[in-house]
Amino acid sequence: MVEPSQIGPSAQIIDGKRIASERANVLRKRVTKFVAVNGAPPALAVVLVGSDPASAIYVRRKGEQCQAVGIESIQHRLPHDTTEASLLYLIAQLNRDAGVHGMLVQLPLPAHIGADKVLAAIDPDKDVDGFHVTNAGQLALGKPRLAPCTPLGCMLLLRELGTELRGKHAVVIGRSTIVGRPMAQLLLIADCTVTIAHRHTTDLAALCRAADIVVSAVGIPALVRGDWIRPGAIVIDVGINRVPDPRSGTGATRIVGDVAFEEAVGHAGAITPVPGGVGPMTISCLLENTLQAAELIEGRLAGTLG
Ligand SMILES: Nc1nc2c(c(=O)[nH]1)N[C@@H](CN(C=O)c1ccc(C(=O)N[C@@H](CCC(=O)O)C(=O)O)cc1)CN2
Repeated sequence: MVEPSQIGPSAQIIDGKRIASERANVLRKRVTKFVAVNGAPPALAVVLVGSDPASAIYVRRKGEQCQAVGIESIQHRLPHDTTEASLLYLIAQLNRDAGVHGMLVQLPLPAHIGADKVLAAIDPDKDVDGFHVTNAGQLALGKPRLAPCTPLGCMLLLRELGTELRGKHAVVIGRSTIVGRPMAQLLLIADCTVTIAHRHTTDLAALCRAADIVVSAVGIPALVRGDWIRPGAIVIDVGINRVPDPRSGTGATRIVGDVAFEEAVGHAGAITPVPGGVGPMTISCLLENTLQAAELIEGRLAGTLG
């Protein structure tokens, strides 16, 4: 168990890849039970518009990991010039399809499609990304139903540490609707004192130095320096930034987080690496949200029919 007051020369590295893999083993058993009761597996529909290379990789992984735990994966790959109207039509079809329990539209969308309109069209009961205003509202009320996967994953990593969260000061850097805001809401539900920092925050370094927990989700490589981290604090790095890899000599790139990891590891009590920290937890939580949505939908249907 890591307490933020603990001072160590090198932090505990929080292994999201291992934790996600352990959770997949548990989930596989829950899915088997679901199939035994309902006669068919939970089904997740993923919609990808365009050919953004990173999005294509994430969507492929979502399909593979669904299959690995026994969830049915339905994937719709649409061309970049898909109109907003035809995307909304597909969403309406998936909303009506009783064989689909969860759905998501991979972000970012091409610029000519309004993401807010698209997310609002998804049935909140099938909104396994937790981005619909109804689910965002539930979370803001402190009564989460389906919550966004990346912040949920961060909370699971914090819980894995066994640290008491109540009363801790958490600084969340970034106020996106996908990560920063829901992250702050989940930390608040866990009784943390939460500060949300953003591009207009003055003296971010001083704010971070006062934090027991720092969560960074802004997409700026090495924004958070080692000496911003209070000794023993927990650092959750949500950033996924592709930068040139000077070691490759071939112009190849590598992925780094928002935190200067080599510096911060000497100050933090525990820290997530990038890659292999928060990232794998995002898909893990998506699978769990899909099972949760399927259980709610099928449970309600059984109640109606029986
Ligand atoms: N509809 C959604 N769109 C996007 C979401 C989302 O939750 N819903 N989140 C991100 C992308 N994403 C999942 O969709 C995602 C990002 C990163 C990872 C991951 O495992 N990252 C690895 C490293 C990256 C790599 O190897 O390429 C890691 O951190 O170890 C999984 C899922 C934006 N869009």
